Amino acid sequence: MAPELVPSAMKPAGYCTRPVTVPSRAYVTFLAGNGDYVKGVVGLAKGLRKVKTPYPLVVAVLPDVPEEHRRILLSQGCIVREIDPVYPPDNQTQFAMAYYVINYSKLRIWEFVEYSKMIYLDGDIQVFENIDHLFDLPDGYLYAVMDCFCEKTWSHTPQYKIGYCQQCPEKVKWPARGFGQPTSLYFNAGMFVYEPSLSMYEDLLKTLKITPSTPFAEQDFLNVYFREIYKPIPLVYNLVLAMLWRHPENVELDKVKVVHYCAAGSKPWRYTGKEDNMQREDIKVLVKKWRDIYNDESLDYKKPPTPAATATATVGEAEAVNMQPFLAALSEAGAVQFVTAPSAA
Ligand SMILES: O=c1ccn([C@@H]2O[C@H](COP(=O)(O)OP(=O)(O)O)[C@@H](O)[C@H]2O)c(=O)[nH]1
Ligand SMILES: OC[C@H]1O[C@H](O[C@@H]2[C@@H](O)[C@H](O)[C@@H](O)[C@H](O)[C@@H]2O)[C@H](O)[C@@H](O)[C@H]1O
Ligand SMILES: [Mn+2]
Repeated sequence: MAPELVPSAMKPAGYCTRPVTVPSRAYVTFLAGNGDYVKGVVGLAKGLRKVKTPYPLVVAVLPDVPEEHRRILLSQGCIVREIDPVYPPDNQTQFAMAYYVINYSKLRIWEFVEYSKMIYLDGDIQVFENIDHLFDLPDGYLYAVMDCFCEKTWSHTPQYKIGYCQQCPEKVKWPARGFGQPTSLYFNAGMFVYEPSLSMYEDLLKTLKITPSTPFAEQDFLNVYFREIYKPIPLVYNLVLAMLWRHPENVELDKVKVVHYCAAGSKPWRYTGKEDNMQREDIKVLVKKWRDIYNDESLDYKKPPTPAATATATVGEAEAVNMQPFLAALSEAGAVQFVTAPSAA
C-alpha cells in the first residue's frame, strides 16, 4: 500500500514533509506451553512462505513458551512477541476442552496496533494457497468462516440437541417457539481477519471481566462481542475438518485454501490415525500435505543477504488480486449476505 502523503493544505507551518507511511499488515498466531504446538506454528510459517506472502508471521507467545521454542520460531523468520495470559472471570464453567482456558489469551492480539490489519490463524492451521487478498477486505468488520455445530463437542448446546446446524439451516429449522432467538451466525475463531485497536482491546478485556465463561471459551466470547460486525467468508478460508463428514455437500476440497486441523486426532504433527474419522482418505491426504510442507527444507527461512542487496530483493511476488470479482462472488454465494467493497468511484 503506497505511503499516505499528507495533503499540503493540511500541513501546519513547519510540518514534517516526510510521507506518513501506513502501518503494515501481518499474519498472527498464538502459542502457549512447552508442548508440540510449536511444530504447528513452524508448519504454518513454512506454508505461508510457500504461498509467497510478503507479510510476516507474528507469534504471540505466553511466558511459558521455552527459549528453545522461541529460537526455533525466530530461525523460521517469525516475529516473536511475548504476551501476558488473559484469564476469564472465575466461574464453574466446564470448557469443551479443559485447555481452552488459555485461549482467552488470544485477545492480546488486538493490542498489536503497529499493524493496520491482521489475519489470525490458529497454530493447527495450514495455508495452502495465497490469501493475501483478504487484507483488502473493507475495514470495520471482522471476517471469519462459519463453524459447524454437529460434533460431540457441541452436545451441551440447544442447537445440537435438536440437530440444528447453521451449515444446513433448512435441514432442521430453528424452532419457532421454546428455543428463543435463533443463534446469530457463529464463526470458528481459528481464523479471522481483524484490525488491531487499543480502544477495542481495552473494551474486550473490560467486557470479559463481566462475562461468565462458556464451553468454547474465547470463541464464544468473540462471537458475542463481534456479532454486529461479523461478516462470514467462504469455508475455503478455514476448512474445519468435521465439515468433511458432517456437511460434505458444502465442501469442494480442491478449492480449499486453508485447512484447520481441529478435529480430534487430526493434528498432523501427532497424527496416529486411531481416532474417529482419521482413517478417511481425505484426512490422510491433508495430513500428508501438511507434513510435506513441514519436512520441506527448501521452505526453511533463509536470512536475507546484506542490506544493500535486500534493497531490491522481493520477499516473493504474491499475485495481485482484483478484489471486486471475489467480493461479488461472496455476495452471490447467496447462503449468507457477504459484505461487498465500496465501489471504486
Ligand atoms: O497447548 C496448546 C493449546 C493451544 N495452543 C494454541 O491455541 C490454539 C487453539 O487451540 P486448538 O487449535 O487446539 O483448538 P481447536 O481449534 O482444535 O479447538 C492452537 O491452535 C494454538 O495456536 C497452544 O499454543 N498450545
Ligand atoms: O477455545 C475454543 C476453540 O474453539 C474452536 O475449536 C472448536 C470449534 O471449531 C468446534 O466447532 C469444533 O467442533 C471443535 O473440534 C474445535 O475444537 C476454535 O477452532 C479454536 O481456535 C478455539 O477458539
Ligand atoms: Mn485450532
